[in-house]
Amino acid sequence: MVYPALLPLLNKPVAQVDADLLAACIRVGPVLVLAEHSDVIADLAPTAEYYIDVGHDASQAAQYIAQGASKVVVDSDTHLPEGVSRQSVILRTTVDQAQGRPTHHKFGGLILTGSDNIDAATIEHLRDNLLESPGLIFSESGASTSPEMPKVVALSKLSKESLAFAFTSTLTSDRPDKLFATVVCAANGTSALPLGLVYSSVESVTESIITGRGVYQSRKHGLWRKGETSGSTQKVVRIRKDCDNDAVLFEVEQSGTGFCHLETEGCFSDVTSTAEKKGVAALEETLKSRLASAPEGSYTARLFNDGKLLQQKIMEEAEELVEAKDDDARHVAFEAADLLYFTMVRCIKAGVSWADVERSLDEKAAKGKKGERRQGDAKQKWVEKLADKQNGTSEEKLPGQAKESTTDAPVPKTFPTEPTAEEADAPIRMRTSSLDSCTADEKAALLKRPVMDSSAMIERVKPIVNKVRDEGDAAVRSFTQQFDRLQVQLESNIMRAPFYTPESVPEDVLPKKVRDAIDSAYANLKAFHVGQAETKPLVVETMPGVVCTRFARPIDRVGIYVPGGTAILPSTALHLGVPAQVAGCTTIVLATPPRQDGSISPEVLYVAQLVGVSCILKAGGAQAVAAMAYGTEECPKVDKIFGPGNQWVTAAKMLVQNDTHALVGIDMPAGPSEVMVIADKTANAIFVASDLLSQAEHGIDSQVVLVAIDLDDSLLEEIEVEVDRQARALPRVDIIKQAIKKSLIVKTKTLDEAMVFSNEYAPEHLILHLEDAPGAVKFVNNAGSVFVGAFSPESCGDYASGTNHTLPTYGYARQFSGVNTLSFQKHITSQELTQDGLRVLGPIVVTLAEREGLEAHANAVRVRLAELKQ
Ligand SMILES: NC(=O)c1ccc[n+]([C@@H]2O[C@H](COP(=O)([O-])OP(=O)(O)OC[C@H]3O[C@@H](n4cnc5c(N)ncnc54)[C@H](O)[C@@H]3O)[C@@H](O)[C@H]2O)c1
Ligand SMILES: N[C@H](CO)Cc1c[nH]c[nH+]1
Ligand SMILES: [Zn+2]
Repeated sequence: MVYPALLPLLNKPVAQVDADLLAACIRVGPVLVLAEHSDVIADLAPTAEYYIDVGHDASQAAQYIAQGASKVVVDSDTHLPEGVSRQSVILRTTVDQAQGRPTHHKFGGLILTGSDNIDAATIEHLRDNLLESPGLIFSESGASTSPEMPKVVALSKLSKESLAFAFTSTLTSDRPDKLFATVVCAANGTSALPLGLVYSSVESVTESIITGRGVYQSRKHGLWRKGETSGSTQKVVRIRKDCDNDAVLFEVEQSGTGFCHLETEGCFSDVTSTAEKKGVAALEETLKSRLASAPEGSYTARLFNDGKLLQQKIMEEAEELVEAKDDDARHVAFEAADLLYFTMVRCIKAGVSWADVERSLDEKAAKGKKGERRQGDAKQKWVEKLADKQNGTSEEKLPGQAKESTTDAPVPKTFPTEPTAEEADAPIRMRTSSLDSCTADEKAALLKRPVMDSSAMIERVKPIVNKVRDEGDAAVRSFTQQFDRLQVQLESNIMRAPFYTPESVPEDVLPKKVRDAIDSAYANLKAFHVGQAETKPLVVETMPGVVCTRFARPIDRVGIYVPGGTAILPSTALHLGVPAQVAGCTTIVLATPPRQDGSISPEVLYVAQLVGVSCILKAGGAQAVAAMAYGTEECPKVDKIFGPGNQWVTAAKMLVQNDTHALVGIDMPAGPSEVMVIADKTANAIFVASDLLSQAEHGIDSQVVLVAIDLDDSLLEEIEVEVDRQARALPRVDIIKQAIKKSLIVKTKTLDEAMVFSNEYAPEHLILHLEDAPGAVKFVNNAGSVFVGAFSPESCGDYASGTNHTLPTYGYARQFSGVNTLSFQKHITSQELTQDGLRVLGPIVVTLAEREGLEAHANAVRVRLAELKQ
């Protein structure tokens, strides 16, 4: 075992301490600080190792350990400190007392007092029986003459020279030149590798201890004071001996061009050059150079300059790491890397190196080993925050809630940055998985959507819905004010037709080109939805004289929700308004969040006019859904609510649907947009990428999936490069980055496999980029809408081809259809029996009613049959 040669004792008030001497002591090992002078601790370097001598009063011991003392010295007649492990206690005792102690209580060290002359066998005995390993036995001055035992020596009795002598006198060398191999490491460096290997002599080590500067022994040129000629000096943080005292380790803070004579950081720089560095070391190097001088447009530079953005990103990434699912290891790594990047930026900005972070980690680990770390429970604030989040009661605003008063879809300002690692130009990439190497659990994870727990969301919207139900228009108005950040007071929540006249909406606000496009889309949608309408009743004579009929009737009053949070979607007004109009609904309420000036976009007004909307409810979110479900003084109650929306809208629809007082139906729980593209090797990479991005731009919760059938690496790479290239050119790139982060590439071997996966996923939109796309349609069982072949982009369906774009998401395409004309109607059946019909069917009904014990049912037939017999 290697002992420090002595343990310097700081037993003087700080003012009387020779600061240089104390620094030298700390360079070579721990110092012992009397508790009454513990104020010195605050001035010690963070790297300093020290013990605190608490003597008879162990009450503060745990606190000293928590503050960073590595051990406490306690007198043997004192109660052992609570909350401190034995490993961290050094017992001050006489040899006799020590020998009388129970041997199952071991300590981290002993200080033997008294004047006993202690022999080697006694030391061995005490070490075996009373010390944890590794544990030290010190002698208080005079207690031992054993050269092996380090002595406690008052600092006032020490000089730097005597300290250096104590340290070097135990060094040995079996080399003819009596030098010691010396490993030099950077205390603040970027590489885990040493800076170099050199030699030391007793003289050079002595000088280093005394001066605190790196001094070594050159085998050719004698004493080598590092930096004397080059200027690249070293500050020595720590000097230690190896396990058998014949080699030395220097931890230094290197200045200037580096340690190596070739002016590189270290002598192993070929292996540690930035180009070769990976992971944290490479990141630290890059960030340091960005701090020094960043290229134009550097995202890191933006972070250095915008403290708020950096704070937001750290919190955002921490949350995303928390939310990453345990069963998705790659996602966890992905989020951890993001958090690490922003953490590093935070450190470098504050002048903290990764080595400082590691040092702090080590200190914590040392405490952890000794059982002195805090319990680790989270602060109450975070306990509550997480509980709120899980219960869905947090007050957080959803991203992108703010909306400008403009017809251009505004890019939300609340999630302005890139998804992944270090720079804004980090590739915008989806995660890739191979279906044939996936476990069942991994495959199940691929099928999941990045969505929030709906029951939590329902709890969250309840207070909004209930307030609107109870307080009506006033509540609607105040929620609109709050959530849509209106800059004006709304006089009324409702607008009535006419919504559009050439006078009310001038040409420069809604150009003819846009109106013509809306007109064309309207015509196509109308044609397709008229085609779906049932014009004739269904009539079937099931038995002679028994005629059954089914006929459709419009749902009288309908509400159509047109989202308006991150983008204003007049197309949705069209896609919901047309079938409502074709179905013949008499009251159509269109709800949409107003712009900040309280107005409704001219495109939506134009569509509302075209499809015959009765009134526009200027409200969005849960409050709009509640107003339509229950009705308010201004807003008519409706019988069914249609339309997509964010999680607030979807949850509110689910809630009101289950309230029998509302007596309202909903179309489906339509949520964040999604698309699956199935591509084979005939696919055009540019087309595929553009289709994926067209849905990724909808919202940060959107998910896009590419199923790649046996694509060679080069085509797959081409698609990925295209996604990245095209995304960067798009105005909503920040949203896309978030969505792409949650998106997937799934590799399959065959079309069969791809179709099975697609049917299990049940995408809202399915685009087939296949050699025989029409031939694959017969394999589609679950999907909202299918886009067949390279020239059928989903955008056509989203806007103007004629099919409806309000489609089931989340996998609900397994059981729901997209919105269609029949969604706005209900079916009524009827039957008409002739006398002959009843003669045949009547006895059958009587028999079945009797079997069910429902005599009144049987009677209703019997009385008629009796009449017919007369
Ligand atoms: N499946 C489809 O057919 C389809 C079609 C178009 C759009 N979409 C989806 O619809 C969604 C539209 O979402 P959006 O946000 O842009 O518009 P939105 O109109 O659905 O939601 C905006 C409203 O949400 C409410 N809200 C927002 N934050 C809130 C908070 N913190 N507390 C209470 N209420 C809050 C506000 O009332 C606001 O008016 C997107 O996810 C998009 O992908 C789906
Ligand atoms: N793709 C959306 C449905 O998921 C609809 C839409 C509206 N505007 C553009 N796209
Ligand atoms: Zn779309």
